[in-house]
Amino acid sequence: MKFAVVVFPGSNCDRDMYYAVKDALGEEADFVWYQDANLANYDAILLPGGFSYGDYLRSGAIASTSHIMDQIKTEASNGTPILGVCNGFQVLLEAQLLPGAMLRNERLKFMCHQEGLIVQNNQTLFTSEYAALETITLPIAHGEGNYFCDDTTYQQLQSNNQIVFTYENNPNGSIGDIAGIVNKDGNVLGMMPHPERASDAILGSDDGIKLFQSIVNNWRETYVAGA
Ligand SMILES: NC(=O)CC[C@H](N)C(=O)O
Repeated sequence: MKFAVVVFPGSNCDRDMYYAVKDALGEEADFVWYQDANLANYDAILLPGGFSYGDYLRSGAIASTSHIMDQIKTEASNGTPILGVCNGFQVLLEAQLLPGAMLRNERLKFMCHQEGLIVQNNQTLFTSEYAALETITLPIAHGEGNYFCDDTTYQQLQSNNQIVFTYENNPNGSIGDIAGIVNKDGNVLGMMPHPERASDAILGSDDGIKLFQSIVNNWRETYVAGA
């Protein structure tokens, strides 16, 4: 399996993403600079965390206008798995690949700590390695993680089972304690917690590696005969 780790000016979790899939899982991976857009030959696309364009205007707003997003939108419509973590999630929201928006944390402070999450949907290609309603621990590190959407959208997220992760103890004011959502087709996941920073127990938690393993398992079951 071959992952593309997209790098924007200001991304700072790209190497953690690369470590999770290349070093921890032994899969192929490339860093793809946002200007060198050729994503057609990748089996999954990862949008890492960071401070793209310095978070000017809104986190992810400027990166979402990059030309590479045209290809990412094409890949999303083709069903390619796309994972946006933290700033990557903000980019996906700003690009309208996922519904809703991110507001400043309700306490207006940057929050950086381990957070308990509940796996609300373990039926996605990103979460098949988790048990239903499993409680996991992943780090968060963000200033604009307060997920917002209107009532109609929230009801659709609930009825379509698009809410994948919720916080055990909501740190930022997100509607419905939302920590991560998928698109209706289930191939685009955005989440604020960092699974790539929990790919090895020495980091304080290895609960995140199961997310990347789920992506790999789905690819093998789909494309590798007899997998
Ligand atoms: N770790 C991150 O990706 C941070 C995202 C964004 N810069 C924020 O502070 O909300």
